[in-house]
Amino acid sequence: MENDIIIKVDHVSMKFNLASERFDGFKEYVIRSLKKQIKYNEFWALKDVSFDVYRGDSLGLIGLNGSGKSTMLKTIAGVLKPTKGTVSVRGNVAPLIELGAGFDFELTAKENIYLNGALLGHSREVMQEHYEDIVEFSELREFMDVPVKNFSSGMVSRLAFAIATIGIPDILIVDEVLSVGDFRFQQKCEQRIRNMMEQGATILFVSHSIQQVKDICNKVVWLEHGVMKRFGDALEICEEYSQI
Ligand SMILES: Nc1ncnc2c1ncn2[C@@H]1O[C@H](COP(=O)(O)OP(=O)(O)OP(=O)(O)O)[C@@H](O)[C@H]1O
Repeated sequence: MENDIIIKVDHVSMKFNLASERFDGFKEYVIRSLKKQIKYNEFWALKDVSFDVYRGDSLGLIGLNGSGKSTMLKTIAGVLKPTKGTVSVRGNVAPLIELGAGFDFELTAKENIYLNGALLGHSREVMQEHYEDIVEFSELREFMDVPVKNFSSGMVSRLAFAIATIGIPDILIVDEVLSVGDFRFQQKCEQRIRNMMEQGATILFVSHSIQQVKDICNKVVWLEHGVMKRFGDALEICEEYSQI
């Protein structure tokens, strides 16, 4: 892989099998599944997608609902393995995907900071170092001993964002998370992402706000029904996309 290339997406295709019938219950599903009697429709969410991301790039993924943006991000984050092709990634990835998915809602915010940190691969010492910053950034100081099940969805997102953005990762993956929280907190998150970019982090960004993509990204991948329609300069492609 060329030196400055930090992510190489090489002929990636992703197939999902969708059950094409309804079942009366879970038991029927299990029995028919074991007897291999279930018919599936193949669905290709990504079709032969290739592009390179250079260190320090901020790449936006745009496209209509269901075009494959999140699936693409998940293959890069290593959450999904492509059916065909390969994804090579250099460096550590901080995934801001489905914020709060790793929380145990019965535990307190404080306990979840350590739990979520561990899931992201950080030791207890590292989390202790960043604890104050997480509390400060999330603005949830008085709620640290409250079980997360009592949080509003905005509070959950704030805590999850603060945890996922400690330190400066090589690659930051941001999937629609800037649409959570209130307007003021969104601006704060955007500022934190910009700081990371200034420190050299590479950003992968999905948003339905084309203005946000124009503001943050220098390059864009435009997906249409899983096919890469365009790849290149962000402003040019966003202009073209806005005309459809
Ligand atoms: N685990 C899965 N099983 C089956 N189908 C899936 C799965 N994940 C995604 N899909 C399908 O793949 C297609 C692409 O989904 P994806 O979430 O990547 O699109 P998207 O561009 O991020 O959409 P949106 O803008 O609505 O968030 C959709 O048709 C979706 O239904």
